[in-house]
Amino acid sequence: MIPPDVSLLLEEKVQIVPYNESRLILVGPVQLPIDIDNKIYLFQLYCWLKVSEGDASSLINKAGNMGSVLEELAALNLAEFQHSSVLVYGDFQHSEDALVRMHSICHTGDIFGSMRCDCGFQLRTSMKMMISHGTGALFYLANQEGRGIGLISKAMAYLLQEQGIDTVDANLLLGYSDDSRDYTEACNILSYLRNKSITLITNNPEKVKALQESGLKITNRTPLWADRTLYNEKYINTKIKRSGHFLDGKGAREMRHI
Ligand SMILES: Nc1nc2c(ncn2[C@@H]2O[C@H](COP(=O)(O)OP(=O)(O)OP(=O)(O)O)[C@@H](O)[C@H]2O)c(=O)[nH]1
Repeated sequence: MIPPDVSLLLEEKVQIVPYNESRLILVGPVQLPIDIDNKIYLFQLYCWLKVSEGDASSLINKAGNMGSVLEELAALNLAEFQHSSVLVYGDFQHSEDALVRMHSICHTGDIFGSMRCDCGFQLRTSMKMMISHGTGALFYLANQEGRGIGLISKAMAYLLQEQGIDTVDANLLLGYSDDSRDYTEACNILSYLRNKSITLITNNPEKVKALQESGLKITNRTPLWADRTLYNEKYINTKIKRSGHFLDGKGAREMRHI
């Protein structure tokens, strides 16, 4: 039994957001002091979890009673679920213009700092851009490893790439599509945090399209290219030549009207 004062303490910071037949349990804001270039900046973390009828039917049907929600969550093996998050900086809800990055998880680049891709650079740089801009939100999408194919499959795709096959063909040869990411969950959370339009940080036209189809209001886009290195050159060239990434602003960060 969860003590009532614990339920009370969490009541305002645990939201249940309707999402089709499921629910998104949204927890936050949690204060995170983050060291960026030897200076500490305060970000606010929200994380969420999709819970379906099969996982916790009473949670779905009896939303509202925090004590029973917490008990049901404790009974689930939550570490086995995919948890995504969003890191918010500044007055994200009210500011006229806010930067948003929808960042797909990259175990190799974000965590281990692999230079085979530009993901780690984009993750860190987008946080700095939000600080300079005054506000923004960095979504970290946990079910989008390898553009939606998962880590094991991305590792196999990497093995094919070591034999000279490019990123797109490696996915296709393994029986996957090149990009199977879905942004609707993240867009739901975004509209919960802010309903004004945003400036999206991306070089990827398909991402802009997919997000607009998911209901996101995007006014501007700002590019974010890493420098080419010996290790990422082929990956970046493939993005431009085969995936149609915008070439504009390479190296620069000016905004583009959508
Ligand atoms: N399948 C596959 N996925 C990769 C590879 N390298 C990085 N990724 C994944 O690609 C995703 C990042 O997507 P990208 O297509 O590089 O970039 P994008 O997010 O679509 O475009 P930007 O918004 O401009 O960064 C992350 O989920 C990475 O795990 C690779 O070689 N093969």
